[in-house]
Amino acid sequence: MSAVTTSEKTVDRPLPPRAPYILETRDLVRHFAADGSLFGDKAVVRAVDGVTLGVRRGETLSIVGESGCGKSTLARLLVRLIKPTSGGILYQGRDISALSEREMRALRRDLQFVFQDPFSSLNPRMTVGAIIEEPMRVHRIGTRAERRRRVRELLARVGLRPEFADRYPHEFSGGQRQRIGIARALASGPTVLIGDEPVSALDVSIQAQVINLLEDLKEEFDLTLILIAHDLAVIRHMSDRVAVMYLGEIVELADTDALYDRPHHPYTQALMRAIPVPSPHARDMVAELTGDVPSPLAPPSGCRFHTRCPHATELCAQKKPHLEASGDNRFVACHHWRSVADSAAGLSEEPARPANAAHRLALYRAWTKKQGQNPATQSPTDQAPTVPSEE
Ligand SMILES: Nc1ncnc2c1ncn2[C@@H]1O[C@H](COP(=O)(O)OP(=O)(O)OP(=O)(O)O)[C@@H](O)[C@H]1O
Repeated sequence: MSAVTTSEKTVDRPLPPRAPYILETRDLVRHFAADGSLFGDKAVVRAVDGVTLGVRRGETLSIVGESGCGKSTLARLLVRLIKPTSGGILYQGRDISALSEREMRALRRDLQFVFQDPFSSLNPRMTVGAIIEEPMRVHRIGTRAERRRRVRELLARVGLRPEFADRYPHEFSGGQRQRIGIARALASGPTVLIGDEPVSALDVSIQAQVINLLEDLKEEFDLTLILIAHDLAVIRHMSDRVAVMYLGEIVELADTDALYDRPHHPYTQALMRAIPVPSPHARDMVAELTGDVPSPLAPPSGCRFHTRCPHATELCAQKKPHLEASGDNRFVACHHWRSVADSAAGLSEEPARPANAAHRLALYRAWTKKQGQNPATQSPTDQAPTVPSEE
């Protein structure tokens, strides 16, 4: 067990044993033709640019980074919603990177996706029951009666009334729609669930409810969970490991507690400092991450972060650092990680920053439990989408 200490309480989180990888990527690359490329211009967006990563069976791995760093593209590659430009994707040891759509169809049952936007990810013309049943129908799971029974079970399991199956998505609030999306993702009995910013479109109090739900479902359905997030605060308490992405590359990959306690990459440190803290000293904690992310059309030479890095030297502009093992089950891509890691000591000594983020979530968890809120007891019309905080 690992103990995550917040200023309020200690949350015990069992660490999974070092399970084998269920999903792996090998030097994975996905480039897109740049918008407005003219006359056969070869301009390419290097959305994912050489990612090698292993996801352990049963773990929760979060992928974080600023907008545009390639998180969603990597997520889509992992479940082969899109094809890589080059590199490998291995599911249970089998290379799925070049499989045709037809060959992928059977695997889609195992690899499911929860989208960021519950408002647009559900077909408005289908009933909730039909939406959740669809994956079972596509994969020919069960008889019609069995599928309908399963729809009602799944609705109850995600905290909604079984009779909601006959309603339409527009009748539900954002949090409820995300629960419907999760029920649909579970319908085919997946092994891996990828959530692409599954809570970022939701009101902050509802975020905690959906996060709690995902955590519970992960245990119950024996899932491997991959979460995409731009907010380090949201994913701390539920991730076993965190991968930090910058401009199409992974710059640090570590066990969650180690990453938050002593980030080794200057970019991870900057993201930590950018976690907003509701405190009178908040002005001291203004994000130190200055400048925009450079364009993935023309990433900087050498280390891609060197143009924004307070530790950058001449070497960083010239030579690309590769992801190297730094000891504590961690990988980091920085020429100067040893001295940078030492400079992180100040971060962990200031509990107000990362600890408060976890503390906030702990409070939300306590709050949702105290309210005894069970959306299954509320009708959809009680929950107008415009007042999601009442969910
Ligand atoms: N279909 C596409 N065609 C062209 N460029 C694309 C396409 N999809 C993504 N990109 C570009 O690839 C880069 C990475 O995008 P991606 O959506 O993966 O980043 P992200 O980290 O998930 O960002 P966000 O948090 O904003 O969703 C961006 O520059 C984006 O504009």
